[in-house]
Amino acid sequence: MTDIADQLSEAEGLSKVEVLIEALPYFQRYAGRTFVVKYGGHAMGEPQAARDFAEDIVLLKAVGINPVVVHGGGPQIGDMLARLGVESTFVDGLRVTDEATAKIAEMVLSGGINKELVGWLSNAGGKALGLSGKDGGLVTARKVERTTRDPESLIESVVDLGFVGEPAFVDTSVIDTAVAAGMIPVIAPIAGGEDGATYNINADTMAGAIAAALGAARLFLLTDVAGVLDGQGTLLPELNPADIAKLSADGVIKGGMVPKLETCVSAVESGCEAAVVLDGRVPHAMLLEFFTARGAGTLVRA
Ligand SMILES: Nc1ncnc2c1ncn2[C@@H]1O[C@H](COP(=O)(O)OP(=O)(O)O)[C@@H](O)[C@H]1O
Ligand SMILES: CC(=O)N[C@@H](CCC(=O)OP(=O)(O)O)C(=O)O
Repeated sequence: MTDIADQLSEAEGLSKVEVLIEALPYFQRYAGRTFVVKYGGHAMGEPQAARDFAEDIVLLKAVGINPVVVHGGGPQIGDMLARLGVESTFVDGLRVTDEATAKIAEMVLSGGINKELVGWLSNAGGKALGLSGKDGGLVTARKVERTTRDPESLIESVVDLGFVGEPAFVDTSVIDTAVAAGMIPVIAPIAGGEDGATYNINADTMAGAIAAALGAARLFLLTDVAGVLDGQGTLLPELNPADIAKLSADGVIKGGMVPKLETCVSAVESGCEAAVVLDGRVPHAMLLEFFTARGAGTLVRA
């Protein structure tokens, strides 16, 4: 807590008391509201980064906000697949997932990263509850359908991504129960389908669907860039869905940022008040963004 206050006051040139007073209206406005925070695999660097992240989440809880964590782990799944000699390919940022890959993804996400995050949150003084989409029927997945068009013949064909899913249905009752008991839900992006199979879900997509279902006040997507950058590399502080469509059409938004911003748009158009893309590698980025006038990252609003 002292470290965070020091950092905030240093960043703003304010005393610790001024920092707390500046944050007071935010505490009051958002007490009892939900923040969904997606912690990406690239943002989980050094142990100190995980400790800082856990402190931010526990601080939100301490001031009356209900944080819900959804985590990724793409790089960590990649490392495990490489160790086991299993090849992995991506289509539009989604990992083509056969049955063996789905088992490994579940093991790394639900068994490994999820429990590590629960541990960091407990060490920071929080009561965290590790879940995946399977627990309490939180998320029911359906298979993702993707098609591709041959640039010459213009013939469309179906691409089979295997067990890659998207949330078809979200039942938030297990989250509501955990939050009512004072806990912080920590959710791995794995879910069962109506066919009984295990599906691997992109973590941004999972977080967006949960933020929309909860009517969250904020969806934070922590990644490895300062936010959405324009063609010159300058941070764009605020965007709406029309701006995002234009930046995508102009090719300014590419790669992993495309599905991330699609998630932001669909979340803010279906119940979440605003989404923020910000740099999870910056210590306490979320607190700087939320509780100071300075802001950080890119805010997306409908
Ligand atoms: N206009 C843009 N602004 C910022 N990042 C962009 C932009 N276009 C593409 N990107 C890329 O998107 C990446 C973030 O997406 P991704 O790697 O999928 O993140 P994560 O693993 O955290 O989900 C950035 O590291 C950057 O390389
Ligand atoms: C279908 C699909 O691509 N699932 C992702 C799930 C993890 C994830 O999204 O992690 P990051 O947020 O760290 O990228 C994967 O297998 O990598």
